[in-house]
Amino acid sequence: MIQVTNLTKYYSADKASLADVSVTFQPGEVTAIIGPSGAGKTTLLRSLNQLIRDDLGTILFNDQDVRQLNRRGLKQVRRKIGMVFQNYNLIEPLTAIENVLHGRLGEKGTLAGMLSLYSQDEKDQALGLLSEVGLGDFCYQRCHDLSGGQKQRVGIARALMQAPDVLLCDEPIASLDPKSAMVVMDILSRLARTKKMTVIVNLHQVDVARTYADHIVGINQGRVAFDAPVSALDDWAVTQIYR
Ligand SMILES: Nc1ncnc2c1ncn2[C@@H]1O[C@H](COP(=O)(O)OP(=O)(O)OP(=O)(O)O)[C@@H](O)[C@H]1O
Repeated sequence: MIQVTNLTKYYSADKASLADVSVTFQPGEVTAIIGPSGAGKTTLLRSLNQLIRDDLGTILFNDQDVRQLNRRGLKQVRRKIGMVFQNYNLIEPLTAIENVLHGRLGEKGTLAGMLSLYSQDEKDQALGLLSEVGLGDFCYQRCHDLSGGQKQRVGIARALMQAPDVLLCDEPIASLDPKSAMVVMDILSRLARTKKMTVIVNLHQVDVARTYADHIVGINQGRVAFDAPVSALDDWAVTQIYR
């Protein structure tokens, strides 16, 4: 669970990009963060693992306020919070399995990391994760030869390699065709249900949020405009979020 209280972020003194945001993200659920462009969705998502810092408020994760952690504490917390990016952030000339193994880099010593030394167990785990996201036949394919949807699934497998409790997904389907987007959202929803992960997804498509999310957080001009189970997201609520 991640419990955010009064999170406020100023990029410039005259405008809060997040203003007093209080919201709780539960394990076993997909939470979709929706709202107009510039509302503060990415700022909220990236504050959770402190990729965006200098904010105010508290972000409780495993009974610790991640905002108060020193470098070492933050590194440990980030191992438990995986990220999935809109543009995949893969090393395209490398194979799918090499990219997935990179998810382990944070746990390695500098030398083992530099030499990309991985144990047989780690390789088996990476192969298992690629099968889990439906890419069992593509493990040794270079990523620049994969489709967008396949690349995003490699990105998810890489995030899973660090055995996270939380997955932060920053517009994971924005670059995908509708069919690939559904495959990716199905995987994210399955991970929340079967692994009891806390899955948080920034989305632009309300219909996708309605189909796949359990919980919706609507942000408008840095403020929470909606925070409820998906069943409460009626047309009026959508109008309020996007007004
Ligand atoms: N590095 C930055 N420096 C200054 N202002 C920023 C910075 N990043 C974001 N902002 C501003 O903060 C506000 C929230 O931006 P953010 O990217 O979080 O919105 P968003 O809802 O994710 O938008 P989008 O849906 O377009 O990605 C916007 O007004 C944006 O211009």
